[in-house]
Amino acid sequence: MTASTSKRTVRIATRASSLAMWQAEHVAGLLAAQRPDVTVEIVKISTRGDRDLKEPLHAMGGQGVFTREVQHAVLDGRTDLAVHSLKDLPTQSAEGLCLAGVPERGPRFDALVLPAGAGVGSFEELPEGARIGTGSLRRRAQLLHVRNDLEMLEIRGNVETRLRKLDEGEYDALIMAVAGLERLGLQDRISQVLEPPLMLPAVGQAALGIECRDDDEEVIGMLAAISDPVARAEVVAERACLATLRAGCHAPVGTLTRLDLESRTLTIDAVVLSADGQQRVDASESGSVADADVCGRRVAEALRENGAEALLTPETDND
Ligand SMILES: NCc1[nH]cc(CCC(=O)O)c1CC(=O)O
Repeated sequence: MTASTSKRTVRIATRASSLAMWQAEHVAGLLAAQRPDVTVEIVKISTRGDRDLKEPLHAMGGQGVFTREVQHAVLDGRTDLAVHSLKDLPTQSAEGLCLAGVPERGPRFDALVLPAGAGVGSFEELPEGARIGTGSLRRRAQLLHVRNDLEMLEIRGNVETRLRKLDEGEYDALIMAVAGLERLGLQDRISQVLEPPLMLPAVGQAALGIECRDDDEEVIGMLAAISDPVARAEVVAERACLATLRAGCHAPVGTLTRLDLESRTLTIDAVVLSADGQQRVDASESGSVADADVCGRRVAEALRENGAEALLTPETDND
């Protein structure tokens, strides 16, 4: 027999930023290792969030500004799957697509980043009134909760652009995801990792979400094979919490999920704040890993019972 069968090609849709490209190439590598019989190609897609760099993200209708056009490239058949930062992916799934892949998750906390040459410094040492660059309502509210002297300033652009603006003196510090910095080889820019209870990560932070057409059994199988059950259970719980809280409303929300593999118990801590950080409501729930979604919904209900209702104003946000 001659090996004349042509290799199947799987096309990956992604944004073109260097972080998105790292993530798409990472997934391409996972797929290639799993399926040596498949050729993987990456197709770059421009999104509204990449093109419009003036508007604050939370004013842009919030949800889906980095994901919608990438999803369309799967729906119209130009590509077979889309790789997203899961925290940018709306909890309401797009018609015709399914979230079939969640690979192993990266480090999920946020970091304090200081201007180049500022030396080592910590959040506690920031001077009175320090200018912090972050458009994320979640990061702003959690910092303001403990330091209401800080000046929160909008910042847009990809990771490299943000660091340049910081180094040019526009800000005294940035808050950025550890995972994004590490993926770009910029871990030496991390001055301090901000951990709970000061800073709870975004829902899905440091996880990748891979979508494909919901009737594409072959690709669904490939994505199942590169998924991590721990990461999947965590993000199912976190996204169930967010979806239950929101139903059209948006407020700063943070979550932290841990999984005890021995007892197969999942614990989710969640926090909701007012935009100015003055009010903060938290809750925690545990349950079986098999019922991750139930656990997520329960923690959302517990937040409401603890008084989060009043904070869930109809605004939009991003992370
Ligand atoms: N909001 C943009 C975004 N989307 C995903 C990441 C980094 C990777 C992740 O947190 O999943 C970032 C950069 C950042 O928040 O600093």
